[in-house]
Amino acid sequence: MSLLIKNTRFLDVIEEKIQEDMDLYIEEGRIAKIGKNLDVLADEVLDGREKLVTPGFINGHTHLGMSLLRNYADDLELQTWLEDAIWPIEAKLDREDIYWGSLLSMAEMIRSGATCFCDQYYEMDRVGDAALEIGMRGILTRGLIEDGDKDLKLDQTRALYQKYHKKGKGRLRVVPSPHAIYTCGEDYLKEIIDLAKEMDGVINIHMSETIKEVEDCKRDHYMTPIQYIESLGMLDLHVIAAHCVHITEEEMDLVKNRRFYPIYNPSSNLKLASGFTPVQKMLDKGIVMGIGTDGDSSNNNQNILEEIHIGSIVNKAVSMDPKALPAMEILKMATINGAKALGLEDQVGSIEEGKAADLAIFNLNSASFTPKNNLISALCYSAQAEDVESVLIDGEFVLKDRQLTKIDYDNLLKTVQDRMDQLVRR
Ligand SMILES: CSC[C@H]1O[C@@H](n2cnc3c(O)ncnc32)[C@H](O)[C@@H]1O
Ligand SMILES: [Zn+2]
Repeated sequence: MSLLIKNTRFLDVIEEKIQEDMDLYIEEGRIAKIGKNLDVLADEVLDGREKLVTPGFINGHTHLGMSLLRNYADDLELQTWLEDAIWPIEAKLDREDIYWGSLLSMAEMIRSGATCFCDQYYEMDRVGDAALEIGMRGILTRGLIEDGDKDLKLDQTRALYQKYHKKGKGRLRVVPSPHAIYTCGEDYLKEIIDLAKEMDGVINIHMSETIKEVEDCKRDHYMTPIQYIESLGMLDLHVIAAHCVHITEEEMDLVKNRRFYPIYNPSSNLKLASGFTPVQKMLDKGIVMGIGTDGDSSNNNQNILEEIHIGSIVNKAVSMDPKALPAMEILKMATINGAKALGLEDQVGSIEEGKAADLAIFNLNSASFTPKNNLISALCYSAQAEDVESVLIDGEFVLKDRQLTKIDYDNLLKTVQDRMDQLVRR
C-alpha cells in the first residue's frame, strides 16, 4: 500500500520551518521520499494543497484508563485527590473498564493528532490490546506502587514485556514504572531499577510534582527528589520523568547531561494547583523535554493540541516573558523532543525519509487557519482538534476525514457511559 500526498506543506521540526509545495511519498509504512514534483506511482493520491502535514504528536505522559473518571473528582490538590477520591474508585475498575477507557483516550488523542503515548496504569495488557486494535504506537508501563502485591506487580511487568514489547510491528514498548518516590520505598525502587536494566534500560516515573513531595523527600532522605534518585542509581538509566514542577537549578545541573527527560503536563499542574514547571529554564540548560496530558481526571481531556496551547501561554505569563516557550519550541516538545524523551527518535517525531509515516493532516479551510499568516503560530495558538482531518500511523489511516477507521466510535462512547453507570453502583 502506497500513498502520495501531493503539493502539500509540512512542519519540518528539524529545520524549524514549514516546507512549502512538497510531495510526500509513503510506502510500506515509511516516509519513503520527500521532494518537489516526485515522479512516483502510488496506490492512492491525496491532494495536499489545502492541507498541512505534521509529525504525529507524542503524548509523553498519560493514564489512559482514567477516562472513565473524567469530571469525576475535581478541584482537589494531588494528595487529597489521589487518596480520598481516585484510588478508592480505581480499586473498583476492572480490566474491561480499563480497556474501554483506554480506547476512548486513544480515540481522543488520535482525533487531536497524537499518534504515540507513554502510559502508566493498571491492567496494561488490556491497554496494549486497545493500542493494537486502534493502531496506536505507545509505551506501556504498569504503574508500581509498593504494597502487599509488590512482587506480583514486578512479575506483571515482566509478563507484559514478554507479551507486548515490540508487538504491533514494533509499535509497542514496555518499560518498568515506579509510580513515584513517595509510593515506593528505597529497596523497591532499587529492585525496579534492576528490572529496568534487565529490560531496555528505560524507566518511567512521576517526579517532583508537588512541594509536599519535595519536602517529604528532604525530611525522609535529607536529599531533594533528584538527588535521591541519583543516590539510587536511577540516573544511569534513560528516565522519562513526568512533571518535574519543583526542580531546582542544582537538580537541573545534575540531570542536564544525563538521559533524563522531563515531561511537561501543564493542564494537570494547573488543575491540581501543583505549580508551574520552569520549562524555559530547563530548555536553556539544554534539557530535552516532552509534553503530556496526564489523566482525564486531572486535565480533563486527551486533546494534545490544547496541551500545546496552554503549555505555551501559561509559561509566558508565569515567566512574564512573551518570548518564553515559543510555538516552535513547544511543537518540538510534542514531536521530535517527545520522541527523544521516549527513546523513539529513530522511528518517529519528524517528517524525514526513512521514518515511520506517523502523520497528522490538518485541513486549512477552517477559521483557525484563516488567514494563513503564520502556520507555526496557528498550530500552537489557534488550531482545534476538529482541524485534524486525517491521521496515519505506520502509513495506515487510523483517522480519515474525521472518522476513526479501526473502531466504532458511537459504540465506544455508549459503552464507556454504560460501564461508568455500572461502576458507581458497584
Ligand atoms: C499506579 S498506576 C498510576 C497511578 O497514578 C495516578 N495518577 C494520575 N495522575 C497522577 C498524578 O498527576 N500524579 C501522581 N499520580 C497520578 C493514577 O490515578 C494511578 O493511580
Ligand atoms: Zn501522571
